[in-house]
Amino acid sequence: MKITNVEMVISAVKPEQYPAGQLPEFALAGRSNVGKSSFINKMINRKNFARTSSKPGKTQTLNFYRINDALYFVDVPGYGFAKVSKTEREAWGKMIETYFTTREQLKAALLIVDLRHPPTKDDVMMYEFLKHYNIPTLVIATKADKIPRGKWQQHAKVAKETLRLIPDDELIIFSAETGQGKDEAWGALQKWI
Ligand SMILES: Nc1nc2c(ncn2[C@@H]2O[C@H](COP(=O)(O)OP(=O)(O)OP(=O)(O)O)[C@@H](O)[C@H]2O)c(=O)[nH]1
Ligand SMILES: [Mg+2]
Repeated sequence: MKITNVEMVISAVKPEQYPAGQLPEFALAGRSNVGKSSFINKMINRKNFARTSSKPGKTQTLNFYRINDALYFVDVPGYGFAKVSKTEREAWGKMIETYFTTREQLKAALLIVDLRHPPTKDDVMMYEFLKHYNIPTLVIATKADKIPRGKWQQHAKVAKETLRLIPDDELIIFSAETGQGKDEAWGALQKWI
């Protein structure tokens, strides 16, 4: 996809703030610091458009990025960040649950996992949550640049097995560093755009 226009439309915490209109939406999900915002930046060829950080917990709200007036990427705060209070975790849960379970424009979730390690318990729970609500899911196994290419397929297999990936869902090996998997990811999104 040739990117001609990207716009940060709104940081939302509740449905009244979600953007109007019927453009398809793709929401990121994944552990804090796994590379969700970096995934968006690579997909749209921008360095730090979606703000990233080496410290977890950077993204705090639902950030709607409109791409080419054709779709939205919705950046979502990560889970599994130890340094948040119970109250904050509950607020996060409500915000995520409301968005994922009620948003009609949501076409698919992009579940970002770390290719280097098997998916965590939280990753498995997130995938089960998405499947419970029948939300089509594209798994992006990122940070591929951090392990040798020869290990990619074995790690991808472990990720699929750990998540118990259903045949309808695809897993793409990705790197926000090298751009590995970017064309494949755009290809996979085409069926909803
Ligand atoms: N080597 C490498 N580093 C990556 C990759 N993707 C992300 N990173 C690094 O991982 C760190 C976290 O990236 P973010 O994109 O901010 O992660 P996030 O999932 O948005 O984090 P939160 O907003 O805190 O939930 C940053 O230091 C990135 O540079 C990748 O594919 N390869
Ligand atoms: Mg982020």
